[in-house]
Amino acid sequence: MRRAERALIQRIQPVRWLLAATVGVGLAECAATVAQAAVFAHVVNGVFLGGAAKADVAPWMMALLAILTVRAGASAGRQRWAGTFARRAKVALRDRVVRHLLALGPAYTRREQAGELAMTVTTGLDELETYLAKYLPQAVLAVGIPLAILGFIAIQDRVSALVLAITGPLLVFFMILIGLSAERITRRQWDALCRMSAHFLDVLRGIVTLKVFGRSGRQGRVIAEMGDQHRKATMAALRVAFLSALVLELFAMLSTAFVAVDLGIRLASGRIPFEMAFTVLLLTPEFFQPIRLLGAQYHAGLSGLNAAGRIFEILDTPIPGLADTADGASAGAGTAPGVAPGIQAERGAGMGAGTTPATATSGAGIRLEVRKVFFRYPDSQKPALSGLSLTVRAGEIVAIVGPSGSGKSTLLHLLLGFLRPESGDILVNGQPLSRLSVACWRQQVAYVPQHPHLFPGTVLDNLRLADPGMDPERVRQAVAAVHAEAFIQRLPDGELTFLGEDVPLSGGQIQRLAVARALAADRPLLLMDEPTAQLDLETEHALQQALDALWGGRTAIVIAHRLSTAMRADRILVMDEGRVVQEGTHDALMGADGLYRRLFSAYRGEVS
Ligand SMILES: Nc1ncnc2c1ncn2[C@@H]1O[C@H](COP(=O)(O)OP(=O)(O)OP(=O)(O)O)[C@@H](O)[C@H]1O
Repeated sequence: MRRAERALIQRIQPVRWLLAATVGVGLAECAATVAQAAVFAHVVNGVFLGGAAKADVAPWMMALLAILTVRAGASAGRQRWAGTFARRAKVALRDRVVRHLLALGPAYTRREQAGELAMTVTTGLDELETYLAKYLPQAVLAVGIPLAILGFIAIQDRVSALVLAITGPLLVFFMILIGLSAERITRRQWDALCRMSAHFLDVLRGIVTLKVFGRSGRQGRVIAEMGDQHRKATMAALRVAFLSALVLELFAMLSTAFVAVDLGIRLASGRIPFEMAFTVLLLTPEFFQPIRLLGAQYHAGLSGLNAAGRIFEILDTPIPGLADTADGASAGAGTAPGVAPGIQAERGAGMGAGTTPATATSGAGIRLEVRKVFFRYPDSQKPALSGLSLTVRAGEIVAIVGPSGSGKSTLLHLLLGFLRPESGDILVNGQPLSRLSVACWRQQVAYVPQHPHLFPGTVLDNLRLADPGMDPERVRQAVAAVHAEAFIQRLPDGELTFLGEDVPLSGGQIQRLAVARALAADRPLLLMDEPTAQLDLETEHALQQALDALWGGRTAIVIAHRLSTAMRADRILVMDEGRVVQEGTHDALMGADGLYRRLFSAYRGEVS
C-alpha cells in the first residue's frame, strides 16, 4: 500500500465503516455468486444427466431465483454504499483542507500558486471521489473474492484450485508491473494539468502588464505548449490503460481456457463428475473478474490519488500563525453591533495546549505590547523582525513609518495572528495573544490591507462583511465618512449592484469601500496598511476627519507611506531593519536628526 493510500485510510476514519459495509456487501455478493454456480450446476446435472422431473428441480429453481435476487440486490447495495462512502469522504476532506488553507492564512497561500491550489481542492478531490468509490473497495474485494472462490474450488477440485493459485498471482504481478509505470505517467499528467491551470491564472491576473509589455502572445504560446504536454501525458496514460486492459483480459482468458481444457480432459476420462466440473468452470471467470475490474478502475483513480498526496501535504503543513479552527464558524457571528467587547478565550476554539480562558479586553479599549519579538520567514536568512518592541495605549492612534522591507506589514500579520513570533511576546491588555482564541481575537480587529479585496456579492454585502445583520444606519455613516455615497448611487443598482470578477470601480473607490467596511465593523482595534494611498487629497482629508470623529476611543495602528497620514497620528513609530528606531510626535521627530527626518525630506522632495 502506498504512502498516500495509508494516509488516506487514516484520514477518512469517520466514514471507514461505510467502506467496511461496501466490502461486506461485496463479499455477500461473492457468496451469492458461488451459491448460484453450485445450484445452477446441480440443476443442469439433474435435468440433463440425472433425468430429474420438473417437480424435483422446482425447489432448486426457486432457490436459484432467490440467489439471483440476493446477488442483484447486493450488487446495487455495494454500488450505493461505495458512492455514499466516496461522497462523504470527499466532502469531509474538502472541508478539512479548506479550513486548513484558511488557517494557514496569507503567509502560506501567497507562497503557493492559487491555480494549483484551486485545482487540487476542486478537480483533484472530484477525481479522488472516483478513486474512493471505484478503486478502494475493489482493491479489498480483489483480494477477498478470489480467495473465497479459491477456497470453495479447493474443496471441490484441488487440480483446478492449483491452476488458479498459480495464474491468479501472476495476473496480479502483471498488474503491479503495468501499474508502476501508469502511476508515473498519471503523476506527470496531473502535474502538467496543475501547472497549466496555475500558469493560466497567473497570466489572467497579469494580463494588463503582459499586454503593455507585448508579452501576451508569448504567454499564449507557453500555455499552448503546456496544453500539449498535458495532451501527451494523457495519451501516454491512455496507452498504458489500454495495454494493461489488453494484457489482463488476455491472461485471464488464457487461464480460464487452460482450466476449461483440463476439466474437459478429466471429464472425458471420467476422473471428475460433471456437476463438480461445471461448478468449477462457472466459477473460474468469477475468480479473475475482481482482479480485472481492479485493473480497469486503477487508472480512473490514480489522478485522485495524486491529488490526495498534495492534499495531505497541505494538511501536514504546520500553521504559521495562531491555530484557528473557528474562522468561519464564530468570526462575525455573535458580535452585537456597538457592544464594547471583552475577549473570552474559548477552550477548544483553535487554542493551543496550555491556553487559559482569559478576558483580555474590557470596554476601556485595547492596549498592545510587543516585547522583543523576533520573526524570520521560512527559507529566509535575514529576520524580518529582530527584537521589535513597542507599546500602543488604549485609544491611541499610532502611525508606523519606515523604509520598504523594514517589517511593517509583518508586524500587522503578527498582530492579526497570521504569523507567530519565533521568540518574544505580544500582549493584549496584558494577556499573551497566543493564549487567546484567535477567532475571538479577530472579532476585535478591523483590518484594511494595502490592496483591499472586494468579494463577489453586492456593494452592501461587502460593506456588511463583518456582520450581515449590521444596523443600516451604521453602514450609512461609514459610507458617508469616506464620501462614497455619490459613486455608489451612480452604480447601476446603487448599493445593491453586484460586484463580480469585473468590479466596475476605480482603485480609490475600492479603497474607500474597504475603509468604510472597517469603520462599519466597529471593532475596538483598527489596523490599516496605508488606507489613503489611492485617495485624492480632498477625500483623504475628509477620511482623516471621519476617522477622528468615528474612531474616538478606539486603538488604531496605521502603516503610513504618506507622511501626511503619519503627521495626524498621536504618535509615530519609525521602523528600520525589523525594529523601532525612533518614536515620538511629528514635531519631536523632525527636531531630531534621524531616519524620520530623512524620510520626510525625501517625501517632500518627491512631492514638490
Ligand atoms: N512571505 C515572505 N517570505 C519571505 N520573506 C518575506 C515575506 N514577506 C516579507 N518578507 C521579507 O520580510 C521583510 C519585511 O517585509 P515587510 O513586508 O514586513 O516589509 P514592509 O516594511 O511592510 O515593506 P513595504 O513598505 O514595502 O510594504 C522584507 O525583507 C521582506 O523581503
